[in-house]
Amino acid sequence: MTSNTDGVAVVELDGVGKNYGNICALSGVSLAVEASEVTCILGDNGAGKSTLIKVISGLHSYDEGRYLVDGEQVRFTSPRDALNRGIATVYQDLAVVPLMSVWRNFFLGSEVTKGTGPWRRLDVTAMRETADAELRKMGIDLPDIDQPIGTLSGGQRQCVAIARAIHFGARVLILDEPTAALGVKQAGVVLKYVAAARDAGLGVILITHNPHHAFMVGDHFVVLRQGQVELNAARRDLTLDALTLHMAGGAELEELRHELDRLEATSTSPASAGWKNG
Ligand SMILES: Nc1ncnc2c1ncn2[C@@H]1O[C@H](COP(=O)(O)OP(=O)(O)OP(=O)(O)O)[C@@H](O)[C@H]1O
Repeated sequence: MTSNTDGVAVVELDGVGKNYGNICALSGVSLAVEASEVTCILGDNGAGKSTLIKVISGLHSYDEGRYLVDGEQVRFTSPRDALNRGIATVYQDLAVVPLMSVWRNFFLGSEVTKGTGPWRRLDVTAMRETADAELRKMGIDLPDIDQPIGTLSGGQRQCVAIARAIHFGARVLILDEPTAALGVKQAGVVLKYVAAARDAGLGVILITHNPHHAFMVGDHFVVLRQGQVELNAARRDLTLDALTLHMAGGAELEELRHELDRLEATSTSPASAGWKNG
């Protein structure tokens, strides 16, 4: 069961704040993540994106406001608590064992076994077949599921991690800058699987610096600035240009443009020309 049918957001933050000592990393953050939607979280360095995912994924607690899952307030004390509610995080630096096969990494920490007592052993056939089927279901076609995961491209590894999270029952998938270290083609492949996860009914939270990538798959956009929500808009109410402008600090850029216009006007005015000519 991946979708929430009663119209309640799978994840909702209501006025959430988080401080590190006397540093305010998040303040009054409200947003809703719906099933079958990609919610993009954008913002410059230090805007609070990492802190936000740490709160949602159960790594950090929050100091103010409310965090609700399926309409019910939660206080996670570890990522395991979040995972138990179906909230999975795929980090940019994926925790994989490079020399182990793709299927072995797929089941890492959740191995399938057969037999009991002293006869209990890994069910290699079941794991290989399941990993293969799950990857194919997502449209991920790897040449060889036995190859070491370290030989896959960064983009392919991200895709395996997405398929893995879905297989283990994720309803909300948090992707931390999944395209940041990738070239154009690989980033495109990862975005395709982000859309596939959304189409499978998950609520996807995509953290990114890149408004172009966000706009390719996003249904909803939240721009953070200095720990606060600067923009919270649905796709239908936004253009890529407007999103890019918000990311670049639209209001500040506009102020700077006026300032430059004023300077130019004074330096080319007759009075200033006279002054310059002495
Ligand atoms: N462990 C910490 N202790 C103290 N301050 C922190 C800690 N982690 C983050 N901060 C501060 O909180 C604010 C938000 O940081 P955060 O890492 O969440 O931003 P970000 O948007 O993820 O930035 P980046 O894109 O650079 O990763 C920043 O001012 C940062 O210096």
